[in-house]
Amino acid sequence: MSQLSFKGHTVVVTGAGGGLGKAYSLFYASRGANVVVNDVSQAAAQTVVDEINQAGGKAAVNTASVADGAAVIKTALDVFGGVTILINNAGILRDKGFKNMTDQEWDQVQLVHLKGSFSCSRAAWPIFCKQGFGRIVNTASAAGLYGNFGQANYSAAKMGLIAFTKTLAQEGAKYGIKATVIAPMAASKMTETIMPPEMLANLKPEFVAPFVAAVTHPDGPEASGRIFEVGAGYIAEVRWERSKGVVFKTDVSFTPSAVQEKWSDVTDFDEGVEHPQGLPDFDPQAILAAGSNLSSNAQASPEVRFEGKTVIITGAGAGLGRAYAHMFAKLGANVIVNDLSEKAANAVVADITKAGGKAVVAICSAEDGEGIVKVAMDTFGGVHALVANAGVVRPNALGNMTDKQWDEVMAVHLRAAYKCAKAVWPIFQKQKFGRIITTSSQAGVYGMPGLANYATAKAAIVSLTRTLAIEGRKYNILANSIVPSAGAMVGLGRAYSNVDAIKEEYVAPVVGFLASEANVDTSGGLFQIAAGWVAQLRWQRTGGHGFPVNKPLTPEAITSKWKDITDFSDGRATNPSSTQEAFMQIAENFGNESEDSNGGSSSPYADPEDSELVAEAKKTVEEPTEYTYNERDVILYNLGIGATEKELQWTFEGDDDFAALQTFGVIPQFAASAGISLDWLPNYNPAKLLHGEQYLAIKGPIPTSGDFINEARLVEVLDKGKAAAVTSIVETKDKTTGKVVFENQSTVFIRGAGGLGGKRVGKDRGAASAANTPPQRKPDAVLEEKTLPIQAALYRLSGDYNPLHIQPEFAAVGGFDRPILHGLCSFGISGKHVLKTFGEFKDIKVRFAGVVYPGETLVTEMWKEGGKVIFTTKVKERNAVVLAAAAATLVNPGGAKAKL
Ligand SMILES: CCCCCCC[C@@H](O)CC(=O)SCCNC(=O)CCNC(=O)[C@H](O)C(C)(C)COP(=O)(O)OP(=O)(O)OC[C@H]1O[C@@H](n2cnc3c(N)ncnc32)[C@H](O)[C@@H]1OP(=O)(O)O
Repeated sequence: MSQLSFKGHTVVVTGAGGGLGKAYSLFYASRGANVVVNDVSQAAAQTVVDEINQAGGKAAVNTASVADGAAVIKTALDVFGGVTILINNAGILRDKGFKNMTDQEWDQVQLVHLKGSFSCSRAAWPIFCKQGFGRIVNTASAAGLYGNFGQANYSAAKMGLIAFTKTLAQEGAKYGIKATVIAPMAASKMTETIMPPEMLANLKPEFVAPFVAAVTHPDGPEASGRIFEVGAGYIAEVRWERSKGVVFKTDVSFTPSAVQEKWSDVTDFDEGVEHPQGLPDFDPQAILAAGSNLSSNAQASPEVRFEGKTVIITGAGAGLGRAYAHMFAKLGANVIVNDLSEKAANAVVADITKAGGKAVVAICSAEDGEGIVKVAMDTFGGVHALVANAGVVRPNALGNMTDKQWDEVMAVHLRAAYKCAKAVWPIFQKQKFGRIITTSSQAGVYGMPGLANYATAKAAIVSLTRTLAIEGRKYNILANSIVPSAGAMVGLGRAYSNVDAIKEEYVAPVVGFLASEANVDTSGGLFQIAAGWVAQLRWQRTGGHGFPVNKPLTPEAITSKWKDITDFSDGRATNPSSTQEAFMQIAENFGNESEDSNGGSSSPYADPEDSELVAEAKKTVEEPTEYTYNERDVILYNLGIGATEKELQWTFEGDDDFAALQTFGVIPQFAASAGISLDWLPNYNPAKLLHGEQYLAIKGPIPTSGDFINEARLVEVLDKGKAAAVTSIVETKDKTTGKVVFENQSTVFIRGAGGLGGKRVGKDRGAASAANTPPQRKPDAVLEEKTLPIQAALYRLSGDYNPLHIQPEFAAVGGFDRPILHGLCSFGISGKHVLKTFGEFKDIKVRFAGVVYPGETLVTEMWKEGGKVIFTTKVKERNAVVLAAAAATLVNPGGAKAKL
């Protein structure tokens, strides 16, 4: 594929003063984007902007806090007049064991990662909607996916961003907005404190930036709403995997003991798995019906009971919380009924007491973890289980969501779960026993339009819980999250036709088991529960692709390996369950120097004289690409090289002799040849690239429409001192017959990219590299043709959209005072002159010796030498040679008009 350009795009990168953000900024700028470099450090941001400006790019500093997204986006609008891409990258670490984590450390991390990503996205959103295009990349982390010791705050925030992204992807789909979330592993200020230097050396941010570029480009691979792990040249996609689970009969025998009895089946992923993508993801009616056909549930023995145990339930005045309270009390527990509503909580306690149970209210916000625990300690002298259930819903479309709506939902769901867990933690640690159950949601798993705040909080809770499970294990503190479906859950029941099937009572027994002593080792799990059905969710990761670490990674290489990156069905997928496990596969790519980006290890054009860099680059085998064309494309090409309305055989599809001019043979392969990445060249600048030489062999008749396949490879890279000359070969085959129709060899001359080492003079490639010298006599024939000022604008429509030929600013960067004509256009015009004079040829080769400006007159001087026509093309107005060392081999040397 051709190189992805970001010309005309404005990219806002937060936290761009160093690490990943800096790498993103530099990369986007190198591909033509305007970049807003946001960082709270003015000095760091300015350094990045200076670096971009010095390289000829465009960038502006912004030092606003990401929590004030409007101020961040404003710079893009003020300086560049818009924004098309937002990379939410800013982040901080406040690592601490959960026991010692301060509220400030918790809040600061949530503010920067969650509120920051929300605020910046919301500010960009209306602009994206209006223009019908927008890309957002949010930054999660392996710690977010799997939880991580000492990072309860960070893990929670990072996991929150996964559901946030999924929500944006769903809300944005109808506006052309796409959102992707990455879990990058890269050396940065954040990681340098936690990883040894030799490890960091493998984790260059430059291995992440091309991925972000690929998925944000309008022509990039489809990645919206999807999760990717990216680091050290390794890239893989991650998705949810769900066990088949167990269906229980929802009668009185559906108890925590019944759940215990079947628990090993719930967590069994060997009996078939599913990969739910979104709502509705199950049929409650069918589950209920299946359960009703079962005989009563078998009970584990001894029965799961809670005598002497105190259970805190937040938000227990109604719905799920109330159902839990009743169940726990019935099974002998002391219950703390927390709710903001005194009336509701009192009613629950009254009912429990009336039934002979023990319960007491704790009327306060669920955020007052200490207050709730105090009630438990004062009343019952202890606490053994926490069910964090309190929640509110504040729905709104992202663009309209207020800070208040965001903050309230974060506070009641996420901060409250943190605060309650924090309050019970020292007690649990001391008594070496504790059970924590937190409440996630399908919104947290899939994201949910109109509920960005809720989905984010519900996902964040999962990873907070996973980290608690990791840190708590040695104290026998087990922590799990549930994804309950219950009718009373505002806003969620609507996804299902019959809310009666998803009663709160059908969730409670699972919570009971998880909170009990009978649960001896289930921790860090995520369980989906509805209508008497319980299943476990875990991550599944593709085998992914490991790119070589000894050469720069490009978006084009990533796109070419998209299938490997995203294929869950090729037998290589795994189920990492911890940050360490996830990291191991990434670490396996450390030192991957032998494999090329396509898995091959040798090139048919390998040359012992090649420098290491070139040898490595040559190993790349580009994916075959297709080219389909029709008569219209043929006419457009013929017009592009000067065919006229009088030459009907070239411009009217109804003409009996309608045909493509022979040099059309360079068109089907153009994208394949121009798409070979040159990013690995030192000092590569696309604006400094000129077409140097072209060889075309025509090996079969040229149809006026067709389906072709191109296979492209790098042949030769020469160090010309100040410049590099890079030659590629492309074989173009007829898709149906598999026969080679064209062979092209193209040399590009990249000024300023020399000094890369290796050879200066290339190998003899026969006619493709021949330095054809005209004989010392007057030409046998001369044809003259004035190009049109519009020539380049017309020719580009055949597929070479290089701005060098149309955009004055780009041409200026290339060193020209106005756009120049495509080399292949002059090539086509001279080829036409040869054809008109001597008939068809089977091959043609030229060197582009000087530039042509659209509107200039081309004079082709031709000498017939045996079966060859040697020719030189000059610009009449400047008497400058523009095509030199040129020749065509005639099909029929004896006479004109020969046919292949
Ligand atoms: C199908 C796939 C297509 C790929 C994408 C193409 C994208 C297109 O959109 C791009 C274009 O169409 S650009 C327009 C067409 N090209 C031009 O106009 C270039 C014209 N040529 C020049 O300006 C100079 O010859 C110039 C600048 C090329 C060289 O000039 P100098 O630097 O003065 O070179 P010089 O000192 O004479 O020689 C240095 C060494 O380089 C070799 N060399 C010279 N011209 C070459 C050329 N055109 N191609 C390849 N090699 C070339 C010389 O042999 C010399 O080598 P050495 O020192 O080893 O002997």
